[in-house]
Amino acid sequence: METSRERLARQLAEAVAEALRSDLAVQERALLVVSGGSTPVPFFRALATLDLPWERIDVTLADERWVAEDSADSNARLVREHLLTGAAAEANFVPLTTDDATPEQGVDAVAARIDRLAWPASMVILGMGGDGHTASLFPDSRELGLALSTDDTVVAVRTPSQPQARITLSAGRLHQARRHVLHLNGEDKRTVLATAMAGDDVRKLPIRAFLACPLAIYWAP
Ligand SMILES: O=C1O[C@H](COP(=O)(O)O)[C@@H](O)[C@H](O)[C@H]1O
Repeated sequence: METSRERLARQLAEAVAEALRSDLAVQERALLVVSGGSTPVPFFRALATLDLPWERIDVTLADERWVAEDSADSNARLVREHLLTGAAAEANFVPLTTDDATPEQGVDAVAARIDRLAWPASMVILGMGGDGHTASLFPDSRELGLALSTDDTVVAVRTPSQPQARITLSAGRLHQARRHVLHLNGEDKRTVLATAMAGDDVRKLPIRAFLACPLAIYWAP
């Protein structure tokens, strides 16, 4: 039997497919920005089964750990394994890492590659951590202020609470979408989201930077 999380993932996949079809009726290419972590896996699997002109769709990530693509921590690996399968393998996936040793060294090349995509994105799908971070906008990141305010496309991020350096699309770039979704599971995250909605300090709970997008919330217990 389908679980509530699987049902939510399927409903989100259908909404994403509808948005992509709608945009592709009036433009040649469409861009989908997805998040990593554990939450999106059933969504990726559901979306991959849907009938779409995948060869006209670009997919990139909201953020990435600065690790090799074969690392278990790689969001790109997650996308390749669970979304870019079957007909969906025809999509053009644009990763957020380079062969450079650090994200600071690779940031300009990644920005150039992301800037070439079909902005505004059809949809940005955000996740959220228990600390209220979204993408790699972490409350304890020393680059949080920059990532929230810059006109740059991507930002290299160092975060004491995280083992790896990261790269993230800036809040400004993530705002450039026709539709925004927050996909999350569990009571703990619902409580964090309720706290975020009740206040306004973005530095404490960075998800607050997107609450007024408007943001469609897909939540399951
Ligand atoms: O570090 C990350 O975490 C968040 C949430 O991940 P989850 O495992 O709790 O679903 C994710 O949105 C972000 O892209 C990822 O890099």
